[in-house]
Amino acid sequence: MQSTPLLTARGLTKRFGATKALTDVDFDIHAGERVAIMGENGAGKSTLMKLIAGVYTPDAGSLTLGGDAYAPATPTDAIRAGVSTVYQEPSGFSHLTVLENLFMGRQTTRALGWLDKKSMGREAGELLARLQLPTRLLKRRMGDLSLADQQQVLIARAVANEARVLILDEPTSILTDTESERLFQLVDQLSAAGTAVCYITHRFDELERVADRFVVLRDGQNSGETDDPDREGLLRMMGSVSSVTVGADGGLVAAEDAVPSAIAEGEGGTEGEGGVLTGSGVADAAAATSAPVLVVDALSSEGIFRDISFAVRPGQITGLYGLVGAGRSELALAICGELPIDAGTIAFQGKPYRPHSSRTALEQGIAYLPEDRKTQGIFPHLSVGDNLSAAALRGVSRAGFVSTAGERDLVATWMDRLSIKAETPASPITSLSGGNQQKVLLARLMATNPQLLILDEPTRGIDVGTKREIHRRIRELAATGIAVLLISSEMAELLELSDTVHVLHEGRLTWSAVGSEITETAILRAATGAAA
Ligand SMILES: Nc1ncnc2c1ncn2[C@@H]1O[C@H](COP(=O)(O)OP(=O)(O)OP(=O)(O)O)[C@@H](O)[C@H]1O
Repeated sequence: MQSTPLLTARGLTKRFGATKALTDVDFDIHAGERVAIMGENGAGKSTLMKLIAGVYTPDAGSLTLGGDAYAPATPTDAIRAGVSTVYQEPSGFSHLTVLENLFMGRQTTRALGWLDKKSMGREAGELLARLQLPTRLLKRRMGDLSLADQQQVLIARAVANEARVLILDEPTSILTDTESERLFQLVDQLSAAGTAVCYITHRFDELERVADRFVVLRDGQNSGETDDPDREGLLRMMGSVSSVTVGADGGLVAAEDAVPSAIAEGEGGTEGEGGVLTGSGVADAAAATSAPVLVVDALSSEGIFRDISFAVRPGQITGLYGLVGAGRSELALAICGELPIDAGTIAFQGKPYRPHSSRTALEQGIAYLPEDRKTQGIFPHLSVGDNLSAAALRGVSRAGFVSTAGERDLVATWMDRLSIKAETPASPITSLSGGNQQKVLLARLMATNPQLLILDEPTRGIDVGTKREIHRRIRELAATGIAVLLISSEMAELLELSDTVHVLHEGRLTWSAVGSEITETAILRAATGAAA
């Protein structure tokens, strides 16, 4: 590695009110280097990256880029200097086309102030082809694309902006393994061409693939760095060893119980060959044959999915898998009334059910965690406590009056259970780190005691320690008789938790399996259309 770093940070400090988000942090990255930024939820990873990306200005400390002082006052300054960021929640211009998004910011920097449509189209087409993205995306409105597609367009935009430093904030958390591999190849391509890639991740399974060096933050400070992706060492630096440890097969397991509790307690989970682990109780014949909570029959939504039929039973975790664009999130949206249904029927608890909105679905007992928490999930103007208790208030109120003591208990219990890191329950939800906001949303839904819990990427953005805890809670809820519909891009999570798995391919349900028939190979074959 060459001796002069492309970007340096020295003594960066950033406070938000009383919260010390970062204290005296140093960071270097060289041209062509790939560095993973690691740490528990709230450790300061995003704050560090946002200082580099011009979103925040430091209270103390300084940056250099290419040997010169670098002090971006805005994200546009950073982009112009060659620092581009793709955030966890893609943030393009949703009302504009992909083509317009790709050229955003560049039009104004060109001498003539505009680019002709034809050359824009040609250039954008070449760019997408190079990144193996379909050029038909160009004319589509950004807001109509899935989050994963939006994210790839934003990476393409960074490439178009000739980024010298590319910051990727958990880019694979909404991608399946196949799509992640495409992204990794793209990252390899960019770093080989000299781009420095800062990569925030919670996923230990991709560390070797994405980074040459690992920089760990803990409580807003440098906690260490290494070029050895040794899991135990990294967990120790992160301060996560009390909650997670490395199992005999190299995978991560909960520290206090290497065997998941549902299995240890004989609730029916089995660990099979090839890492197949089913969770909540497939061997529980009663649960497997009891009347379904939800029956989806020949459901279609024009141009998105067609003729989908399946059932979700109480006490069971039903997994849904599919590649980006297969229709898995859209199916969940349709069940909650957030996407129009053109044909087919839904029955809920044995009765015909016509969904209107996720709010009315919740009143009827269907709790839904959306994939896109920023636009569909949190109430940005409310506190952590109010966000958490918003849906469950009926459970802690008497004759219509909210019991504040009950609410306080509920909030305290769930903040503790999911290790939600917030100054106080009265702190604004927007002051929490991304992972902690996700935990609040999950806690809100889990606290409602629904009949059916629909979870779209429940552990997205959540650190390894809390992830185990969330898996345990999902299993526990299923064990109490709640039906769970789980959408996950993470194969290990899907295999670990699901009693039944359905796979969607291009809007069709192409494959279903139960218990030991659920294998990674079979799921991937079905998801790529090989088993259709
Ligand atoms: N805008 C803000 N206002 C107040 N506090 C903030 C703000 N942004 C971050 N913080 C606080 O700063 C600390 C670091 O947050 P940051 O988002 O950098 O963590 P992170 O490591 O990126 O976490 P995650 O893995 O959950 O994304 C947290 O305690 C968070 O609550």
